[in-house]
Amino acid sequence: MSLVIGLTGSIATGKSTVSSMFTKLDIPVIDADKLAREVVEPGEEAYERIVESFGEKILLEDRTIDRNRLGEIVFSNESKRKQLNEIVHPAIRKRMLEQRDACIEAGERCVVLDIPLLIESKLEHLVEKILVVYVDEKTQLERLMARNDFTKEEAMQRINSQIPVEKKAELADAIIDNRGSIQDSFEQLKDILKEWNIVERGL
Ligand SMILES: CC(C)(COP(=O)(O)OP(=O)(O)OC[C@H]1O[C@@H](n2cnc3c(N)ncnc32)[C@H](O)[C@@H]1O)[C@@H](O)C(=O)NCCC(=O)NCCS
Ligand SMILES: Nc1ncnc2c1ncn2[C@@H]1O[C@H](COP(=O)(O)OP(=O)(O)OP(=O)(O)O)[C@@H](O)[C@H]1O
Repeated sequence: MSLVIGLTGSIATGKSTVSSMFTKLDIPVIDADKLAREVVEPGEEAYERIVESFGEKILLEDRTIDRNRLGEIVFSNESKRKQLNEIVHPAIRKRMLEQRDACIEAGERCVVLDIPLLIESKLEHLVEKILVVYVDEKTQLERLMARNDFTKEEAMQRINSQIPVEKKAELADAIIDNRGSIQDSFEQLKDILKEWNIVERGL
């Protein structure tokens, strides 16, 4: 039997950082952000619908989607964000479930679904354990501004478009406190996986 873990948190709390630790432990990760990029490639149904809804102004010269432009639109307007979510989320979910089921069939002892909006989109039923990567809002803001070169306002718009990570932590089966070093978070992850009998105690 495979254990299906939902890895979540809020923007820039460290999901990708923890996701790469699972990879290091040879545990497969299905990355919703990566699938979100695949399903909007030219030729895909979601791509056509985005161009219809948002217009050609969100395209780059090579006709791929200008993610910065689309991001500016949807993170400053909730109804536009909902419109985009309604187009993209079903396609992401379909691919994610296909990949999850393939991992289960292949007999993996564990598979991770890395889903930033696991709680917002009420997808808890897709996973057996919820693992939340937590930092306080000040650290989240600093790391987001540094990583994306955002102004404070741009970063706060994105943070405010999600449920606060404190609230998500209340729903978690386990929490990684990622305010410390990356090595410290890795130790926390290994302890959690030992507790869930996914990695051996000696590791
Ligand atoms: C708006 C888009 C074009 C911006 O692209 P960009 O390359 O700048 O950001 P990226 O996709 O890497 O997302 C970065 C982070 O933003 C947050 N985020 C992305 N989309 C959303 C959303 N609709 N609502 C709230 N937060 C979001 C997540 O924490 C994500 O990890 C893109 O995020 C998108 O297509 N979003 C809709 C799909 C979606 O919901 N993806 C996230 C979960 S599957
Ligand atoms: N423990 C840490 N110490 C210092 N910096 C960190 C730590 N963990 C992550 N970071 C940095 O913080 C930023 C956000 O981390 P990461 O990209 O993993 O977040 P995320 O939750 O996956 O973000 P998103 O929701 O946008 O996908 C990155 O620049 C990363 O290198």
